[in-house]
Amino acid sequence: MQTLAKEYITSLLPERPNNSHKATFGHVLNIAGSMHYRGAAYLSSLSALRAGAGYVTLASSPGVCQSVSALTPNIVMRPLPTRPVIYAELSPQMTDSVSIELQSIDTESIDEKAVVQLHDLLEKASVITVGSGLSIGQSKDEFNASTAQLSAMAIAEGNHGFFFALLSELQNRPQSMVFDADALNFISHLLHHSQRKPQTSFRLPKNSIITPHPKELARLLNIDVEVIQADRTHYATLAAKQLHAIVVLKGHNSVISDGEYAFINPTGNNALAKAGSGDVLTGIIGGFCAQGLSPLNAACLGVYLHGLSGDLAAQALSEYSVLASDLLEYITQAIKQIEAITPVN
Ligand SMILES: NC(=O)C1=CN([C@@H]2O[C@H](COP(=O)(O)OP(=O)(O)OC[C@H]3O[C@@H](n4cnc5c(N)ncnc54)[C@H](O)[C@@H]3O)[C@@H](O)[C@H]2O)[C@@H](O)CC1
Ligand SMILES: Nc1ncnc2c1ncn2[C@@H]1O[C@H](COP(=O)(O)OP(=O)(O)O)[C@@H](O)[C@H]1O
Repeated sequence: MQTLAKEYITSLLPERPNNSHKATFGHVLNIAGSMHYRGAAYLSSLSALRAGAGYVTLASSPGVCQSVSALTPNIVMRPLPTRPVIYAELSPQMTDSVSIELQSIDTESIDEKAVVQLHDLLEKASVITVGSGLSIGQSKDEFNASTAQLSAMAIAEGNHGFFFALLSELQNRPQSMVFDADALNFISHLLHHSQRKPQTSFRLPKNSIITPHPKELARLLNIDVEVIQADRTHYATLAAKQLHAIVVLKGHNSVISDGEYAFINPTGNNALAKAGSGDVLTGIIGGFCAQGLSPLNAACLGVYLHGLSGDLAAQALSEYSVLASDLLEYITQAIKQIEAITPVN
């Protein structure tokens, strides 16, 4: 177990050759956001650009893409088809009969067939980040409903079907991938509750990074969050071994493990305990993967800089007042501070 030192972190910063163009610094495909979590798509996409990626495409529902493009011109949009939900409403008619009224509503759940429309982007992306705010709802597995209960079912299913199709599509791809938030909850469901697939055959793509907070890791390992918190290094390492991925166990002194080594992050403070700061971390790590860092190096550099951004933001704004969106500005300051340090050889 080793604490990340700033001289080591400096040595990880990707080079920025003058003879370069946007493709030199990589393309992040960010699959994120849903009806209620538009901010997560904004934060994760913009932070990848702030970390130095040359190009970010956000793939999400048309509503999310529209909201994010209204806030920033910097992100390229790939709106995906949604699945209109037909639901049945029971209405008593006359005295002794019941009629079923069919209604269609748009919950902005992405159609599972949308994966086909992502093929070109999946081919050309340098890194794929998945899950920030991509609400999963519940799985159809959990329901045993009659036709009359379809209403609740259809809405609750969220992006489950899309996730399932996406994960199969990602399985054999060589790029680095970052799985966060609801992508992790979906994987936990597949591992421990789903009837769709036996848990033994499940494997993450080979260059995966997962960024669980303790509760998400508890869901992934199917153990209590208190158990994880009592020995964070052990459980981050165990998860990395079991899932064959780089694990970032978030929280005060985040732990990064590849299953063999574990690194402890010294930066960050309670200002980061605010909704959306994890989405910023996903984007930063994705941005460094796009610039060619290995998943382990991108995770170490990303976690350190994310924490340092929080420290610099708290100095300026107080630990109380920092917003996740403020971090976007302080990523810049954090990079400048790290650049000024002489790296270890
Ligand atoms: N502006 C936005 O659009 C935001 C979207 N977000 C997205 O919202 C989705 C759901 O996030 P939620 O925050 O609702 O759900 P979470 O699964 O993150 O949290 C649910 C509950 O888990 C527990 N928990 C969380 N972190 C913990 C920790 N470190 N230790 C112990 N227990 C912990 C808490 O009881 C919490 O209420 C994610 O996809 C996420 O990306 C959030 O990032 C918040 C901001
Ligand atoms: N008290 C704290 N000290 C240091 N870092 C923290 C603290 N609380 C949260 N963080 C960091 O903030 C981020 C929170 O991520 P997460 O729990 O996924 O939030 P969200 O889902 O709202 O974006 C993580 O990177 C975590 O390490």
